Amino acid sequence: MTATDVTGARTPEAADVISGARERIDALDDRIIGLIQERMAVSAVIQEARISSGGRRVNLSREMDVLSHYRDALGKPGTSLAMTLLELCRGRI
Ligand SMILES: O=C(O)C(=O)C[C@]1(C(=O)O)C=C[C@@H](O)C=C1
Repeated sequence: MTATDVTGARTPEAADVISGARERIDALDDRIIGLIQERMAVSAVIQEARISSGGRRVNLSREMDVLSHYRDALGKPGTSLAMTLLELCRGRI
């Protein structure tokens, strides 16, 4: 397969732009995944402290703040993204 086939571009110049930008996206995705894993670990520390003190795993008022934070920054899809992050961090409820 040629570079143009793989990228969907119709010229070699456009294929070069797309290949370079895809490398940057892959590097960004690796960083995002690392940050999500770091968020999961910090969230686990909070949940363990709360549960071992006799509290509940989930704190809904804090979750509302997290959802608003993402919605304010990213619009409606931000809410879905925050819900997915919360599911990764505290499991399904
Ligand atoms: O901030 C907390 O109290 C947490 O437990 C962290 C966190 C989160 O991952 O953001 C996870 C579970 C809670 O329901 C609320 C928020």
